[in-house]
Amino acid sequence: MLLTLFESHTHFFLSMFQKMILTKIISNTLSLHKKQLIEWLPAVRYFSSPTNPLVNVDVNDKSGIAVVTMNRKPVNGLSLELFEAMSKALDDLENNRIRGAILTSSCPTVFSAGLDLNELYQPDKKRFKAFWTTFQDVWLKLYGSSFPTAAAINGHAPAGGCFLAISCEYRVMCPDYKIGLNETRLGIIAPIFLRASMRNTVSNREAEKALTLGTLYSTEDALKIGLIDEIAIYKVKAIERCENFLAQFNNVSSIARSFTKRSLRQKDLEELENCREEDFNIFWSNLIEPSVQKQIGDYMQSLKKK
Ligand SMILES: CC/C=C\C/C=C\C/C=C/C/C=C/C(=O)SCCNC(=O)CCNC(=O)[C@H](O)C(C)(C)COP(=O)(O)OP(=O)(O)OC[C@H]1O[C@@H](n2cnc3c(N)ncnc32)[C@H](O)[C@@H]1OP(=O)(O)O
Repeated sequence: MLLTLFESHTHFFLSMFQKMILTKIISNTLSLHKKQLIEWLPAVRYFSSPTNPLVNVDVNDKSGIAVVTMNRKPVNGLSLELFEAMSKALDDLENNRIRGAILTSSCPTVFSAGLDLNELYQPDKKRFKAFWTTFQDVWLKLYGSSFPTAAAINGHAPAGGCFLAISCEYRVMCPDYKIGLNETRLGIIAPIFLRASMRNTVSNREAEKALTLGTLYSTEDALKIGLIDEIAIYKVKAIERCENFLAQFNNVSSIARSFTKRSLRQKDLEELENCREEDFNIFWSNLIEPSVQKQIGDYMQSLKKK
């Protein structure tokens, strides 16, 4: 109660300087460790949007909500550079204590086409290692973020695209698109962290069916199995619905919310933290199998021939 009052009344007015002073006074008074106290303090609007052409971050000064837009034409293929830009953007959001983030895309009909197949086909080991490690980083930062997250899925979201959406806490999708984890259809085994996000979203039984069959769901079917939470007619509405979801947390203590989220996701995060190198090795050895390479190469050709 005290925390909620404190947050709502000071939310718009604190400057960074005031926040430092306040931190000092309250930590002295309550004998709290500074790190504990920082968690208490409300978000402060001193955020300047990082300029990276691949990821645009737009923070609404009034609501404190950031819209994070992936911008890699034509289909937001997740390349090393896009992952690096996302990883940096997530760090900036975390450091600036925003109130929530909405992930979306600037491509008119595609949220993200998943991993850039060029990263998977005839890969160079050094680059692939950097790519895979940054992919892991992005998941750890997005799935484990201290701020609440939502995805405004304004287009197709196969494979890695679906993975990004299910790493968020809420999903609103526009009609007539496809979403799902179709990795097995490409001969690819879903990595450990992707399985965790899926199990956290739909029932274990649906996750098993969806992952083993590699099903791509229509927007309507995705809603039926709980893969998405709402349907919105177009992107602006999807963002609005995500904002409404995030606004619900205005009346909840941010420390209670973020600790609860963390404790629910901790096991999944630790599972990857404890086996990052092994996770890479498993994928690398599978990826360079000639049969897997052939399947990926043929798939790339089929996409180009369309
Ligand atoms: C055994 C273990 C081995 C390895 C482990 C590796 C990974 C495991 C774990 C990770 C999980 C994630 C995996 C992935 O994400 S793999 C990628 C899977 N993605 C897809 O299957 C989607 C493919 N794309 C499509 O279905 C359509 O493009 C889409 C519906 C998204 C959009 O259709 P639209 O008609 O609007 O556009 P297109 O004309 O199809 O495409 C335009 C352009 O973009 C190229 N393209 C499309 N997708 C990709 C992609 N993922 N990567 C790179 N390039 C892509 C497409 O070829 C066209 O190019 P061009 O003809 O040159 O214009």
